[in-house]
Amino acid sequence: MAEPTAPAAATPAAGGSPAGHLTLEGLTKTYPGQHGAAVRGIDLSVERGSMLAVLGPSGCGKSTTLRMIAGLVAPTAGRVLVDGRDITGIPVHRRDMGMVFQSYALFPHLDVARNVAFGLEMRKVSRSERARRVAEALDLVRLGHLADRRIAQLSGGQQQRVALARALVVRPTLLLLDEPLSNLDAQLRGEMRDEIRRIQQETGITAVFVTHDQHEALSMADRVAVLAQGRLEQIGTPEDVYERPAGRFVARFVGRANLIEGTVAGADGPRTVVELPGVGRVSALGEPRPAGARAAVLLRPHRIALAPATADGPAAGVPDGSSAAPLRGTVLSAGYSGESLAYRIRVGAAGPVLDVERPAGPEATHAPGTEVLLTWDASAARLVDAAEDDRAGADSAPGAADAVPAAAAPHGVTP
Ligand SMILES: Nc1ncnc2c1ncn2[C@@H]1O[C@H](COP(=O)(O)OP(=O)(O)OP(=O)(O)O)[C@@H](O)[C@H]1O
Repeated sequence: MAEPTAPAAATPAAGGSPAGHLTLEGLTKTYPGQHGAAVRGIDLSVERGSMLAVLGPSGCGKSTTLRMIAGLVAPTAGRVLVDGRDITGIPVHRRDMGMVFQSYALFPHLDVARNVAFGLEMRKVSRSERARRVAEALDLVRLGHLADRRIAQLSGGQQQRVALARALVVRPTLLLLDEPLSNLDAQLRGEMRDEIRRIQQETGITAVFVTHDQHEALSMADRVAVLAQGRLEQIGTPEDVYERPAGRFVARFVGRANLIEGTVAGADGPRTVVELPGVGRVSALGEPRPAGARAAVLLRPHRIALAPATADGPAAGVPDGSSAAPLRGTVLSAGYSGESLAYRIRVGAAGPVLDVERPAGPEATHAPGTEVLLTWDASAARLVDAAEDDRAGADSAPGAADAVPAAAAPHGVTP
């Protein structure tokens, strides 16, 4: 399929905006009769030809944001700009945005080709041009051989491809996808994830897709915008939001996390030393905080290495490259999932319980009740806000493993 071209409705005024292809400024929506805003002052921009994932838990305002971009929902405040041009007041049918919904919204009584041709018929594109563009779009989604099939005779993944072809055939300025993979089974989801990414890159179209699945967001997008309760918590590359989360909510929503609460004890060069009850002193990377401030240390479960503990010392078997002195812990449980082993480990006698994930196979496994040594690389410990600053709330974050500190038994982790 040819490169999508910018149609008249969204042609840049003079060279476009350096800020991005799509820009949202203070975008806000309060639904009539609702208490509080569904979307609260979102500012972000999406580079031309890139893919943005809008990620967040159910009800955080993802679909509302997408619908405001599409023109299906009118913002209460704020603006939507395409190439620097304010399109907030432009009706949906003049925005030239291709949309793929969770439900696909296909016409079941029409065949594949007629479904894809629909937008072109509405735009009064000539019959020969229609046929050419439909064939092109079906080739792009690798469905050329099924042009005559009826929708009801297609699998979920094939229907998804038809919906994509239908959105792309009109050569939209932007492609908007609302939970496009949620109706597919796990294997198809993986395949379609790769397909959508391939198609987006091949066409060079600017795309925004909404998902509550962090794997989808991290694996498909160039940048990820994490929303919580209508607010933009963080926007950055997948690596930014995973490795350098802006706060507790992002840390817990984007992947699994141990968050250990403590008090800042001082600085150690660029690192901050935090006193963690039941653990000891741990140094972590992140925005410095003053001594005495409450803070939490984030440790991803797969960044913690394990070794068997010897009777009288931590020396044996500790992996190289770890910065902190090892912590002693006791395995509470070990769950096998084929690819990995998920451990719950209590630090010390009464310290926090940490989630640890190790690849299954190459390493010795540690049975419940055994003593282990825990270490991590210097870059693995990140400083984030303490719990009281958690605006977004903890309950909605899946994979959250709050490491509840216990009162006693400090362990000698030196900064
Ligand atoms: N048409 C509407 N009228 C009133 N309230 C609405 C409407 N649509 C959404 N809301 C509310 O706005 C908030 C955000 O909804 P939205 O659908 O944008 O969230 P979401 O993140 O897409 O959720 P999900 O992942 O469950 O689809 C929710 O509290 C929802 O109940």
